[in-house]
Amino acid sequence: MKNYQQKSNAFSSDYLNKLWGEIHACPYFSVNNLNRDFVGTKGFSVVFQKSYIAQVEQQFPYFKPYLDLALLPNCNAFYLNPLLLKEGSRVDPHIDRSLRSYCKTIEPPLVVSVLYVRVPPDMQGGELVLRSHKRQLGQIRPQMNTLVYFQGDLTHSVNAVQTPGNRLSLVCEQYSLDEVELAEIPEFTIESRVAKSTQKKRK
Ligand SMILES: O=C(O)CCC(=O)C(=O)O
Ligand SMILES: [Fe+2]
Repeated sequence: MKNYQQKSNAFSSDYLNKLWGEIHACPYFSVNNLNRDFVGTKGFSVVFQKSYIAQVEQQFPYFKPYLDLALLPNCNAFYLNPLLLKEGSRVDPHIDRSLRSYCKTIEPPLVVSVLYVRVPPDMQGGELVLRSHKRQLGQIRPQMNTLVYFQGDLTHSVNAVQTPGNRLSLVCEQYSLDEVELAEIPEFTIESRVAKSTQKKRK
């Protein structure tokens, strides 16, 4: 893929509303456990291998339309995370490599897909900035219902949101791993600040 591409009107507005509601209702949705680059954000993460996608869709049926559309057929491991930014939230420059906690030698994802589920009207700030080395390749102003794909090895950041309201994206790091690397990745697991023991009690 050449740096990045965008697909507007990716889903129905009913589906975007459903995603918004289900993500907020999900007991795993909490202050982010992603690294320090994520300032003032909320979310949770679903890690899975391609062959376990049926289990993911069973536990999170509302992710299925997104997965059907956004996942690349040549990828075999995924890190899916809903990400909520509010006024003052930002994401500092980073390269997505969230599976590194499971396999130290892992290369960046092939592609990262981002669906903008909700964006404050007339949002100031909140742009996704893409860079390769020091060169800026693009600055994307999130549009609700746009699905962005970018090359997984790009350094990127999200400018601080300067408008009240919610900027909710659904991000998926998509990896094409060799067998040795894939064996290190969980088949299907959830990463959340909300302890799993608490989860079980709540159910
Ligand atoms: O929401 C976005 O525009 C991108 C977020 C991001 O970089 C990430 O979740 O790793
Ligand atoms: Fe990222």
